Amino acid sequence: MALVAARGTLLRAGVRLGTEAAACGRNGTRRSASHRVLVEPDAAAGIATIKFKNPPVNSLTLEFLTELIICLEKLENDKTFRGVILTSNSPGIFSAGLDLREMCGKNPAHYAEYWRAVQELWLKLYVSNMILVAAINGASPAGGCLMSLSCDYRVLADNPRYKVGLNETLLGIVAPFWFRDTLVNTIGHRASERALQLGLLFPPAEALQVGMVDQVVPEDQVHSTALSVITQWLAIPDHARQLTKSMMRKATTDNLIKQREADIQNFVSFISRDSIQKSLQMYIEKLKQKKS
Ligand SMILES: CCCCC/C=C\CCCC/C=C/C(=O)SCCNC(=O)CCNC(=O)[C@H](O)C(C)(C)COP(=O)(O)OP(=O)(O)OC[C@H]1O[C@@H](n2cnc3c(N)ncnc32)[C@H](O)[C@@H]1OP(=O)(O)O
Repeated sequence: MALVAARGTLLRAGVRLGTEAAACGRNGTRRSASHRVLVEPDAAAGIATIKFKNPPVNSLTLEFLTELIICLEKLENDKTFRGVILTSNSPGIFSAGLDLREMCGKNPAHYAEYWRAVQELWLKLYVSNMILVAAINGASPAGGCLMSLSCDYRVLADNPRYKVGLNETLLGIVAPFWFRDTLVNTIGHRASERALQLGLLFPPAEALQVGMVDQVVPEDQVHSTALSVITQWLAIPDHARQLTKSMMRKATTDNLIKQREADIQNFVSFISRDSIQKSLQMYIEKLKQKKS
């Protein structure tokens, strides 16, 4: 059902499914027919590396989200792959989170389609049967941080510019309950309460201290560290690890699934408010001015 909806979006966006499918091939060579998601499969190791390639900042546009969802679904259904590393093809930015332009100046139907895709990506990541490791090689605010929080393990490059956190309040918007739950499940209630209200973006040492990431390593060791972590996790029998993961996480995803439509309606009415649109426009303007 979700895949059908995602494919509908891709077709409307003019992406050919035949070539998209090839992007997740498993013969060990890089396939880049998908525009925004590069997949480097290592079938022998049972590991694939997904590299985000949505310039300039890997923001989660509807097209990028859709390609990611389809890619994850294909890997999930291909028993060759038991582990996936998520990283950026552009070191410096892991992901700038939700695309601000998708949430600004559009109509309610667009907001609803966009939010469904955001939900779908989170659901795919959070309860994936595969071992997911985030190799965070750049800044990762808000939705970017949510993607890494949804993985099983996070390795962050040691660079003070690479901050991670859910900074929604700084934009005048509110992280929804399932962003909150994902954070609480990772760093606990009190730390989440503070981080969410203040919209904190943590530099590496603080991110490690609060538990937003599991390891901080020199920039050139992020991928190799992610690989060695995934190799350790691969040693655990899949069925036992998967059932355990499900036991830890399913209640959280069930909570969204049971109120998915209401959550979409909430988002649409919240984001459509004039005051919220103004806040977002001002934030976009601020990003522009920062440059000049
Ligand atoms: C009570 C009920 C609640 C229900 C739910 C309601 C509400 C919804 C909640 C929604 C949750 C939202 C989650 C999000 O993810 S919101 C997005 C948050 N993201 C950010 O705050 C990141 C903003 N960007 C930056 O901080 C920086 O760009 C950077 C990522 C650190 C990279 O810095 P730098 O390398 O210096 O690049 P620039 O700032 O110069 O940016 C280059 C161009 O990219 C554009 N940009 C940046 N971020 C985004 C984005 N998120 N979306 C779209 N576009 C983005 C930036 O404007 C520049 O564009 P330009 O070249 O045209 O000027």
